Amino acid sequence: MDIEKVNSMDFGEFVDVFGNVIERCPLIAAAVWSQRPFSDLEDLKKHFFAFIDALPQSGQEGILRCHPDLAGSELRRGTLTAESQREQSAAGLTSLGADERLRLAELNAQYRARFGFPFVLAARFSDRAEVSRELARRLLCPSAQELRTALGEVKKIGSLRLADLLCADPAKL
Ligand SMILES: NC(=O)N[C@H]1NC(=O)NC1=O
Repeated sequence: MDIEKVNSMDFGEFVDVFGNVIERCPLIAAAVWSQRPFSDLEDLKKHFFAFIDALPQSGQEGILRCHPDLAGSELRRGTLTAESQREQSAAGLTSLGADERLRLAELNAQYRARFGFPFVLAARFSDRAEVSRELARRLLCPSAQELRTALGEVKKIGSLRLADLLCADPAKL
């Protein structure tokens, strides 16, 4: 899909196509549509990220809370979004043994109890061993730093999803 096609979309089509660039936050795509026309993919991405950056902390934490746990109950129940399913699958999280799944569930619960939002990581840049390692490491980080790190991961996930939609090379994003 090229940028002319993106710029020609009406509101409904745009939200249908870009509504899950930020996991389960179609409101962001709805707001970004008003900023068209976009000059290119980079410009489109900037508008998504500017919306996130302009939110108060409660809104930024709300975005994080829209993310399903990695290797969590939604994956087991098959209720993940198509994008999240693909990303968790790419990191090998769909084929964990019972022990690994339990350890991740425990770490996810500790993380959520400490920070008040779920652990977020761009799974496509990771494998299952790294997910556990990162989770254990980030559990010990100060809250303000962790919020920044987690939002950086949301942006990485969004960049990859946008690149998929526009068939771009993610390395150039
Ligand atoms: N919790 C979390 O990081 N979930 C996200 N990560 C990712 O790559 N896809 C997701 O849904």
